[in-house]
Amino acid sequence: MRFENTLEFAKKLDNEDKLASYKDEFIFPKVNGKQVIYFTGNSLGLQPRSAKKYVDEVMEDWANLAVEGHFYAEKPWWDYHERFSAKLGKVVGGKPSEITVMNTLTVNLHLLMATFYKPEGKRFKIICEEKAFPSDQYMIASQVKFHGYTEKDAVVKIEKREGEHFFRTEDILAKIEEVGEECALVLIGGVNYYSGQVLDMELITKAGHAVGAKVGWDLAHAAGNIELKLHDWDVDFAAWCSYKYMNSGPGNASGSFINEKYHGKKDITRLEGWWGHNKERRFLMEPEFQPEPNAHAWQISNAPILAMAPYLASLEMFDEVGMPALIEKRNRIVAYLEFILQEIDKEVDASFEIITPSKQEERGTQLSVFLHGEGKELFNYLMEQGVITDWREPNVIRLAPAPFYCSFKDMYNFGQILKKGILKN
Ligand SMILES: Cc1ncc(COP(=O)(O)O)c(C=O)c1O
Ligand SMILES: Nc1ccccc1C(=O)C[C@H](N)C(=O)O
Repeated sequence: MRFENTLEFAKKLDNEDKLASYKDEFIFPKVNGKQVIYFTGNSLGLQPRSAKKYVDEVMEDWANLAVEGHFYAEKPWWDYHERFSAKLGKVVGGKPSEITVMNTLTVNLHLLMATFYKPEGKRFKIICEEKAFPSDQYMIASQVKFHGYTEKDAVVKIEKREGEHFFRTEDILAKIEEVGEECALVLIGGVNYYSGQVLDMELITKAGHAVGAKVGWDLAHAAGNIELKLHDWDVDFAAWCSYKYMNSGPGNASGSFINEKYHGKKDITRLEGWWGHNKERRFLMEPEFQPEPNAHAWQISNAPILAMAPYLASLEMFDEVGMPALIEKRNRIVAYLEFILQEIDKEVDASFEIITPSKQEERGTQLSVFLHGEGKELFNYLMEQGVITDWREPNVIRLAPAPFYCSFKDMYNFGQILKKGILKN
């Protein structure tokens, strides 16, 4: 489709957008009395209007039922976490039995590594990407040290080529092959937080398995953003936070995927607690742990119901709309944003460099823009004008038009504000 950089054209695209009405289902902050243009759904998604109702429901149950709420609330708390599995399974391509919601992202990855990172003899290395999100870097370094290795010996980082902005699949595969039988685990971000690049998770998972390693994915920037088929790709484990594209609220609970081939296996070890115990017998207070026959075996503590409530509210919306419709809109709105950036660049000669892959299958909702000539002043100007983006050193703004609540008109208006901001300097 040929795009136009006009308000009429943007409105036409909004009229054709089947998801347009969902914008009203979210609460927008305001700047100068006007709803912001929100590009940071890749950091913290907006609040769904329904979230408060779900939280209020728990508050009411707590007030009226107190301890009895565990079993007699309308949505009882003792198995509240199970409500997520089937619906989240559709979002990430896992069987319901492979999905559980618990803790937070870095914590879950640590817990999953307790199961899946078992260094032994020659096989002790973890392959990850260079400049991973800092929490992942700290986490992986601390894991190898925990097992008595040094970061230098045990962490292998896949590098981008000189002057390039994203990883080449062939380089990732070559590194896995090179590390070979020394590789215990491959653990990478499925969508890179900085560039927005989507990795070929199926191929990389296969390559990891071919050298005898386990393969896990940090899906912080992937869940609710791109199509995932964790089960079909035979991924061993994955975890994601829910506060980005999944709009569950700040610091909220993380989802985890654990491949069914590890369920109910005697030779699997994990860090355990009573919420992972056979649910029918959980309250019999028996001395010996009997794991749930599914991913819930990895649960440890009783679930934080108040935190989970807004996640459930948001998940219901994902279920109503479905990932295919979100992805269809995402592709169109990201392409339109890319077009607007290119048009403005031409008009004002700004030299933006989009450091996100241009191929649709290699990117999701995020476009990262390297501002060669411009800098922090432009970012600040955008914020003052109600365009919420984020800044990543040294000179990158990230723009993620979440398909649930961003409109084509937002993209057009953003272009006009951007142009003014550049001409002002
Ligand atoms: C790729 C990635 N990993 C880990 C994190 C940290 O997650 P948390 O603070 O929820 O553990 C984030 C975002 O904060 C992220 O983008
Ligand atoms: N959880 C946060 C708390 C405070 C500030 C940012 C975050 C983010 O999520 C950042 C995000 N992971 C990123 O890709 O930059």
